[in-house]
Amino acid sequence: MTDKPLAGAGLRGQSAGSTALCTVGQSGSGLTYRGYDIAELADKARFEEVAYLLLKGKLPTQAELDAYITRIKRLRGLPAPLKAVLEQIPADAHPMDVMRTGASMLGNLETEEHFDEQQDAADRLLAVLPSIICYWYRYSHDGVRIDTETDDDSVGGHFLHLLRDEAPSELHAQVMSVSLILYAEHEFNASTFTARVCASTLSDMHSCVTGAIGSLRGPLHGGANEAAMAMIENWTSADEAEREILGMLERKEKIMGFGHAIYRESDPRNAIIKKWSKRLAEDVGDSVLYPVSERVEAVMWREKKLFCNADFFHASAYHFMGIPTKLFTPIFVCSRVTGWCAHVFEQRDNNRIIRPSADYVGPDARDWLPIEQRD
Ligand SMILES: CC(=O)SCCNC(=O)CCNC(=O)[C@H](O)C(C)(C)COP(=O)(O)OP(=O)(O)OC[C@H]1O[C@@H](n2cnc3c(N)ncnc32)[C@H](O)[C@@H]1OP(=O)(O)O
Ligand SMILES: O=C([O-])CC(=O)C(=O)O
Repeated sequence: MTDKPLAGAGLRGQSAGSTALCTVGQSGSGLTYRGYDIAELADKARFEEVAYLLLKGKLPTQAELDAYITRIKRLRGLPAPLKAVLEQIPADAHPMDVMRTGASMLGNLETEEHFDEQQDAADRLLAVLPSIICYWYRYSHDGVRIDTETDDDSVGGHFLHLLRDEAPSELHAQVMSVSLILYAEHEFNASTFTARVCASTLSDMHSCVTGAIGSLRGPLHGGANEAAMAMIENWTSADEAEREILGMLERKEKIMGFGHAIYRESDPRNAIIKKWSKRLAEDVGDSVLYPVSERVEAVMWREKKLFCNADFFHASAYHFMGIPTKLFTPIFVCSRVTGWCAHVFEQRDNNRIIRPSADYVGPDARDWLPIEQRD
């Protein structure tokens, strides 16, 4: 990787505000949520605890966690007009567009009228986003109208249950929980910044989240997990992967799932999801995709000093769990909604409209030309 200074284009290296939610690229392993190291959270917490930490400001007691899980479970149902909208969306739509439309439609039906409803709006979104994507997916792909009110205690288990019509194995539920923890929050990334800009106009929660979904969709951000899968699934051996990657680098193509705007040496989430991807590879008896992924990682470091970000080994991990590639980025939404909403709360707590300046590079002042004199 080139040693570009962190300044200039893309607002890189410029502070755009303050946050008490997360540090990226600082102490410990390089990522903390409200002071807790990501490695410890991924190892010891369940996703619902992390959601509580982000949204309510502290780790829950057992009683608080139990009550929170019960609350989330009760909020999984879809209103009939939202189901009717989801049923209109074709099977070949991009699932991130479905998420965006789902969040937006919910805002029409359950509008956040006052900011004192913000915690309720966030809890509802956290509970219902997996229902939205799975209801659409199962209706458009399998022709079934699923009941989205499962009894699963976890958000990840609920998602897998809706997708497959059966409760997931303990291993899959655990990997989903870890994955959702890793994706939950990441300071002023593009989608969170989108949410904060929207919040700074004193807009409603659903508008902030709808905008954030649009930003997460792109392949330079959340869409990279799907793009990485689309790349590695083409290769049948580690040697083939190496040849292809070298060709892509030669042609100056971007390798999705590598590099980061803030981290310089490594993304602390990678080692964690990589470990789970390996475990899943053993579980399914894979002898291709995991070795291919490992080789790509080695070649990228050897050739470019570029490292895997959070997205790269998520691709193989999700694939080993049988999750369709096009649902990878929507899972990211189901997690990051916690970070987005927590940032909206923080923005509202100490708000000033976000309105930077621009360096003008257009023409100097000039005379108006009547329409008949223009070429
Ligand atoms: C959860 C997440 O959202 S993590 C990010 C997911 N996105 C991806 O995986 C997409 C692939 N990666 C990228 O496009 C970039 O690394 C980004 C968008 C993540 C960060 O972009 P930047 O901050 O502009 O990257 P950075 O300044 O470190 O780039 C340095 C150089 O490395 C190159 N580079 C960076 N990432 C890659 C990559 N994945 N493949 C090939 N070259 C790369 C850049 O082209 C740049 O070269 P240049 O100076 O000749 O233009
Ligand atoms: O921080 C970023 O720019 C992107 C990222 O890793 C994330 O949002 O998780």
